Amino acid sequence: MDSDGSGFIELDGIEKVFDVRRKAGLLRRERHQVRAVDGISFSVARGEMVGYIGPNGAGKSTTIKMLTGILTPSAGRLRVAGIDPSRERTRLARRIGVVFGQRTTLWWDLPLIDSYRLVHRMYRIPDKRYRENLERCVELLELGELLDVPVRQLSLGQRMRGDIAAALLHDPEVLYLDEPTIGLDVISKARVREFLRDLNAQSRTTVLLTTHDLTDIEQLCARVMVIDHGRLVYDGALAGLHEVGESERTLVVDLERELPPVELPGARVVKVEGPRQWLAFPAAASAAPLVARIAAEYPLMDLSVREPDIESVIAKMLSRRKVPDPAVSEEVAERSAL
Ligand SMILES: Nc1ncnc2c1ncn2[C@@H]1O[C@H](COP(=O)(O)OP(=O)(O)OP(=O)(O)O)[C@@H](O)[C@H]1O
Repeated sequence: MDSDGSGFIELDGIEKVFDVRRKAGLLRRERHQVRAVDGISFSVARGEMVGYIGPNGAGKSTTIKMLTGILTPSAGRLRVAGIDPSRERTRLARRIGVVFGQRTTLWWDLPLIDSYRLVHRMYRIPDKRYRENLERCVELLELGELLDVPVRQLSLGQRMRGDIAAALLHDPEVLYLDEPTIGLDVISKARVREFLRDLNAQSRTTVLLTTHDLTDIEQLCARVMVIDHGRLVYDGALAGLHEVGESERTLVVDLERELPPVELPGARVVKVEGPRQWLAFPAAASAAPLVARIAAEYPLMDLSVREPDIESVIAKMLSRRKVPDPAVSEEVAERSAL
């Protein structure tokens, strides 16, 4: 809860309807409405780090655009840090930061440092604060050698780190991240996640994260909200999402030689190829006991754990929700009522 007792980000019955014109013949166009967000209510406390996920076209970007004030809701009440975003967009801009993985907010032809100087002036950041924040970002995001490089010459991972720094120079209290690890290699992803984790822990920055990468959620967000067809269909822990969807992780086991399918309680062999076997087990369960038993009972060479992808977890959850799950509905209702 925020100092006034409400959430830091508050949505109450938010809707967004787009009027679109569609071709209906050679010259005729029909008016048609798209209900992109259909009555969403949730509350995020200051300092929370929340995953906001859903299938393509679910309404995630539309929600984020309303939270930043770019779009005005068609109905409902929305507050970020006590501010109505669409009415006071400029005032809110000083308190939020936005990073889009697919686009850059940096000036393409300028050296990285020049973008930061422009941000310094645009946001009228006091000089001392700007210098301190820049120094901290340069150190933690390892940008030192990149400051004089034109943005167009940066790799995707370097540019992403550059973008994150640009979004943080004015000390935002809320950070919206849209696919911050998309297209990055394993090391760059790990670096970005570590930075975000530290930022959230140390500065209590509230983070809303949209991603298609389940590992982002797993490593960063204690809470995840799932949106589908403009409605909030799940709000809770990632483990709960796995349970609702009965999703599975896969243990890929390399044995010393070809053997009959491994027999272990809590796991089932789904594929065998020579000495390699694939064992599925509930995603909400720990892999540790399985790993220990395989290592003790089988001639083991190597193993790895594969996470299910976010789309399949959501798809499974949605297919199981055709008959509404009272536990989920209750949880969503409880969260919304907070
Ligand atoms: N400006 C607009 N005019 C008309 N329809 C729109 C507009 N913006 C979004 N939509 C529609 O609203 C729905 C939700 O779109 P939105 O971009 O919010 O989804 P998303 O969850 O962010 O999807 P993705 O994961 O693909 O980015 C879609 O049907 C989309 O076509």
